[in-house]
Amino acid sequence: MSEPLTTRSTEPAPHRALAERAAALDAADPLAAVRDRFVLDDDTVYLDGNSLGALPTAVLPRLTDTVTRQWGELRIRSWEESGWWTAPERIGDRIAPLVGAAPGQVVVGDSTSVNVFKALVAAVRMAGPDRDEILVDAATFPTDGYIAESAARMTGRTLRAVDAGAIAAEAGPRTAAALVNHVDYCTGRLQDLPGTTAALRAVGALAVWDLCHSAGALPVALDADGVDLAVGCTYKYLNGGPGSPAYLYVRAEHQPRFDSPLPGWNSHADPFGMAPRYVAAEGAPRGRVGTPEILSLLALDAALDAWDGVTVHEVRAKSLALTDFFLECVAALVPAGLLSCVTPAAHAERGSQVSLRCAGAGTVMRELIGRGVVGDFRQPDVLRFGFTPLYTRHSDALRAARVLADVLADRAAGAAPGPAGGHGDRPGDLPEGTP
Ligand SMILES: Cc1ncc(COP(=O)(O)O)c(C=O)c1O
Ligand SMILES: Nc1c(O)cccc1C(=O)C[C@H](N)C(=O)O
Repeated sequence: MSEPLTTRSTEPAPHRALAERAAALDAADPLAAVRDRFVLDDDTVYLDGNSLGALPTAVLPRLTDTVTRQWGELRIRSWEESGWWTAPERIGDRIAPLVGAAPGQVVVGDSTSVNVFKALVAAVRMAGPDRDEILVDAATFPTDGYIAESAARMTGRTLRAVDAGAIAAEAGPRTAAALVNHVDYCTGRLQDLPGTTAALRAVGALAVWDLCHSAGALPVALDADGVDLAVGCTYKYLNGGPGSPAYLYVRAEHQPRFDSPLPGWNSHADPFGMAPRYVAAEGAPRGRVGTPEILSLLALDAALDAWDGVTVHEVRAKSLALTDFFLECVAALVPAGLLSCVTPAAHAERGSQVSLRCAGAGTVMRELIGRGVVGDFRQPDVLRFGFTPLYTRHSDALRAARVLADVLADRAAGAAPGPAGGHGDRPGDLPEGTP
């Protein structure tokens, strides 16, 4: 059962005050009703939307129609009659406002990893043969680093890992492109996208941004900030579902020179011409490769309905309020010295998660999950709590902090571990070697 969210008369004063604050903040929340657009239960505090967003209620009926009518009855006709063929660009145009892009620059398909490859190799090709180095964010999510290394080898460039905050200073006349994470997956640090992009462009290099942990959580202004290329996943803050396809942004002015390293038939100017020679399509479709993942794409399309009438600025305001409040609750309830926060305190440097370092973090997270608070664990010692403003409440933040305080108190008292689930990614796996 869920812990009561209202004040209990037996509670110590700090708990009561925080519960009253949480109730007042939730009552004043302009996004409160948006939670009803998701399938959630009040027994669980779900703080893992930065790994897999919750299921929007609009998805199941839409998928049912897609499967039973569009696929089951219309079959092959649906490529045209149900708009399947053009879904990657159409849904890209729905994501575009969330990342500050005008229509015609975002295409949806493939995984983020594959889009990182397309974007980075295309950026290096656009930069020209005289630029022999690629920069990559030193703390990058691993897949970007692996792909950057392969892209460098394939294109005959050198790969240099640099702290994301130092890329602006390190880029020079040799730099072809830099691949940077907008928000660090582990620490939740928000990088300076406008400043880094401007510095890269000033030296003639291209900026390639990974927006996985920022799109849908905070304002992104790709067009206004001069970003060259960007990629992002749709299963986190965009709630597209497990394995939902990623997106690729290619700035309009670069599209004619975008030379995809994966020129599949779907990005051909005349796909059904079946010509032996490749001629690239114009515009965003140039980023396509093979047959679109229609079921996942249309699940994502439905998921984006959750954004109707919501601005990303409201989302950002609530995200900061939630993370501030969670940090305040943790500071008030958890004895000093047990945790340290690796997420920046400054709003300008914070994404939509709070990462806390803690001894035995993997075991602590399993215990939290067993008690109904779902975050995740990241190596080597980080408890990660993601705040999704569309459905997370201040009362959830408070309950998570209370349960965290209880778990840490039980550990300090040497209490036996209670029931445990997984650690948020692979249920049942042991997240780390320590007991
Ligand atoms: C920043 C970042 N980039 C890339 C990925 C990988 O994306 P995909 O599994 O869609 O290739 C993730 C998450 O898995 C991520 O957090
Ligand atoms: N994509 C994931 C998956 O298929 C299973 C478990 C987790 C993920 C994730 O997205 C992890 C996420 N990128 C992270 O920031 O750690």
